[in-house]
Amino acid sequence: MAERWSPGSWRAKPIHQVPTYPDSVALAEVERTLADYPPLVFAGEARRLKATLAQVAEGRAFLLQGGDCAESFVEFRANTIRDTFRVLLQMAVVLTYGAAMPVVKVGRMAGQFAKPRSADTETIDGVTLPSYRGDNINGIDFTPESRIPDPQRMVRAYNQSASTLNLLRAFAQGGYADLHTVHQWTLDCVAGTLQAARYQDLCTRLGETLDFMEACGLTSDSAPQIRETDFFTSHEALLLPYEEALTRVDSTSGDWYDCSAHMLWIGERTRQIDAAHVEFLRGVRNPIGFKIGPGIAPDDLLALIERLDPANEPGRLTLIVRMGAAQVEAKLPALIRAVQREGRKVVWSCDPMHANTVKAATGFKTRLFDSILAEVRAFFAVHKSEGSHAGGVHFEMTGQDVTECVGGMTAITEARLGDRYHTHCDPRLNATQALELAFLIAEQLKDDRATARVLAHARAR
Ligand SMILES: O=C[C@H](O)[C@H](O)COP(=O)(O)O
Ligand SMILES: C=C(OP(=O)(O)O)C(=O)O
Ligand SMILES: [Mn+2]
Repeated sequence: MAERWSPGSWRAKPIHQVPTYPDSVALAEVERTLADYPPLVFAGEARRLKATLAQVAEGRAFLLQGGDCAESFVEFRANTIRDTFRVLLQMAVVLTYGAAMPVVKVGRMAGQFAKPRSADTETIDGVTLPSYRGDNINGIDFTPESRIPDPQRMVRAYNQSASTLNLLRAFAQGGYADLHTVHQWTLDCVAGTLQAARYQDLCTRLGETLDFMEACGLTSDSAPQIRETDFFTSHEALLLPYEEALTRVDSTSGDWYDCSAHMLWIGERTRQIDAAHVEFLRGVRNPIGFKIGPGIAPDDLLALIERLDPANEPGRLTLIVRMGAAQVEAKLPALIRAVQREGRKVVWSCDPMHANTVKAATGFKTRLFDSILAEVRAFFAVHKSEGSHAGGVHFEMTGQDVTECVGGMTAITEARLGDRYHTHCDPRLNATQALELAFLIAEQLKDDRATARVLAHARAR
């Protein structure tokens, strides 16, 4: 029989990648404060996302998940939120056209603060300090004071998440996302690029379709799908004192939900089956995910799936694959086969960022656009040959005109990385690079549709 779960049962398990707070009394006080604060999302919304992800698991929809590697306190501005939201909307339009299926939009936003790190310490010019672990834990400044974990940061992260969500809800449902305004979503930094021209061309076609639909009686007033959109939030459930404090019983179902975001995932470094993060997420009813790197064996994957989704509920689990462009073709087929053999209903999503990180000669942590694209292509190719649905993509990206990843049409070179390198942790795609990638994936999705049509035709004869 499964062990009893409670929001705090993770505390009895081994835990990785969480800070040791020097003042446990101050920590407990913050936990109590947060436990009294209102939930950031509602259980019903998390259930709606789960139902939509179930369609992805069944091959009838596509998942687009993206946003900052690490949100930060200093970059907290309405325009930053708006711009990331706008690029995600643009990418979703492009992908919807390519896939001819609904695109589920999930931001790495409104709560994506805590970071697992490869090393516990950082050394600069002979001085060694604890690593920066995200703005809800400690500060990025390289001073001993700033690197001390401060529980009050959780309260600030909660407040920033609440404001961010408030704005996202207004954008998604207040008319900003109306499909009649798609041509206005292009950001200044993208204007003039080939991506902008391609996007405008798509907007013209979409405009014609909307005119046709209007002539048939489907308008923004009669069809809310045209006027507004669903936009969900997600983050890595790393800082468990924070996640526990926001975990509440849903009064309609009696089930527990982590109300800090609609979807939560477990990172590659914290998915040990008997450890705290798996224990915590197994008990909340949100849609959840976990990352899979090249080191996971098929049996370990199945064991994790069983632990986190014993009921095999479609939409519950998203497997976020981050193998590195060179490893996908060797490692992914066996995992897909194991999942298929056991009849597990999961969403397969591709994170082409985290295993393609390299250090530039200038010292910047970066990613090559070509490696990112190569991993996405390999992911699609493997799914195609295994007869499985390549269900989604997971990007670190921003609407800002940063120079953090190398390559793409605007050819950001290694030498230019320092121009606008603003990330608090990992390098993000900028708006132009993100849109370019969306077009390339849309072509892939269109090809897959054409192949599926030919196969269906051949079978029918
Ligand atoms: O975002 C993910 C991790 O925190 C990150 O990839 C680890 O980066 P590091 O190797 O600089 O610690
Ligand atoms: C830490 C992250 O990824 P991973 O766990 O895959 O390394 C992340 O998504 O920022
Ligand atoms: Mn990251």
